[in-house]
Amino acid sequence: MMPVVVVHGGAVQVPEERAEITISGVCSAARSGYLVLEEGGSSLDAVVEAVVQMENSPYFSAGCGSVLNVKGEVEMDAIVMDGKTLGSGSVSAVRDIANPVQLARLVMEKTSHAFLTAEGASKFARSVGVPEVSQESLITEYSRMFWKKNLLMSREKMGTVGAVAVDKDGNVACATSTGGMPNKMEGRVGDTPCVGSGGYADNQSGAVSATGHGEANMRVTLSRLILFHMEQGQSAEAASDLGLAYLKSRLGALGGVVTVDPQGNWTSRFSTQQMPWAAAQNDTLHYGLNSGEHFRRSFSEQH
Ligand SMILES: NC(=O)C[C@H](N)C(=O)O
Repeated sequence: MMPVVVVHGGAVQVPEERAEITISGVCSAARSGYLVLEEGGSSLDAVVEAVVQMENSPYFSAGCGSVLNVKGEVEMDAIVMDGKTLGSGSVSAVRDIANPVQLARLVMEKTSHAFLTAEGASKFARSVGVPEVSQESLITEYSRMFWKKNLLMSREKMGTVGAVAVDKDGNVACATSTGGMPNKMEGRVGDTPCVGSGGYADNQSGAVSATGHGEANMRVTLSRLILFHMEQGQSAEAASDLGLAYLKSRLGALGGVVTVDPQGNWTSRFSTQQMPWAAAQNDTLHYGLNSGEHFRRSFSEQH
C-alpha cells in the first residue's frame, strides 16, 4: 500500500493566463498534503492541509477567491470525511471565516452533529476560537470582476477544490471546499457539503472528492455512486468513469473527481475539457490540466 494525496482545483475551463499558476497551486497543495503523511499525519490531516492551501490561494473558488452569489457576497460550503470511522463534518453558507474546511473538521470532531449552516456555523466557529474575517478579505478583484461579468452575460465558472488521501495505515479521507456556483441565489447549497455528493470516504472501498454542477452531482450522489461501483469490483478509474458517464447520460451534466482506493491506487477523471489536478506518491508528483494530460516529475525537480 502506497500513501498518496490527490487534489483537484475544479472541473472548469481555466483562462489561459491563469493556467500555469493554477497548476502550480494544485501541485503545491498535493505536495504539502503528502508532507503531512510523510511526517506521520493521517489521511484526514493530509486532505485538510491540501484544501486549506487552495482555500488560501486566490486562484481557486474556495475560501479567498470564492465566486460570489447574486448579491455579490461570499457564501462557502465544505465537507470532510474520515473513512476509518465514517465520521463526517460539513458547513454551508458560511461567510466570515478563512478556511471552511477546518470548520467542517471541527463540526465532525467537536459536535454531535454532521452539518452546521449559515449563522449557526459562524456562532460555532466563534465558540471554538476560529477567527472571524471580513467579507472583503475573501473577495478578490477577479471574483468581483467575474461576478459583474456573469451578471451581464456568460455562465463561466471557477474551480471548487478537493482532495483525497490514503495514509500508511490504509485509512482514506476526503475534503472538498467551494464558493459554489457563480451568481447563485442567496442560501443556495450545492453538492460540496452533502455527504455522498461532494465527497465520501470509507475504508472499505475508497474516497472521492467531486466537482461540477452541484445540482446535478447531488441528484446522482456522485461520490457515493463511484464508491458503489468500486464495491462491485471496479477499479478507481473505471468506477469514476462510470459515475461521470451516468451523470452525463442521465442529466446531461459534466463534472470531475479525484478517487483513491485503500491500497493507494488513485485516479483523476473529468468529463469537462479541463480540470487542474495533482497527485503526490512515492517521491513523484503527477499533474495535468487538459483531458488526457499526465505529466510527472520527481519531488526534487523544480517546477
Ligand atoms: N465548481 C464547482 O464544482 C461548484 C460546486 N460543485 C457547486 O455546485 O457548488
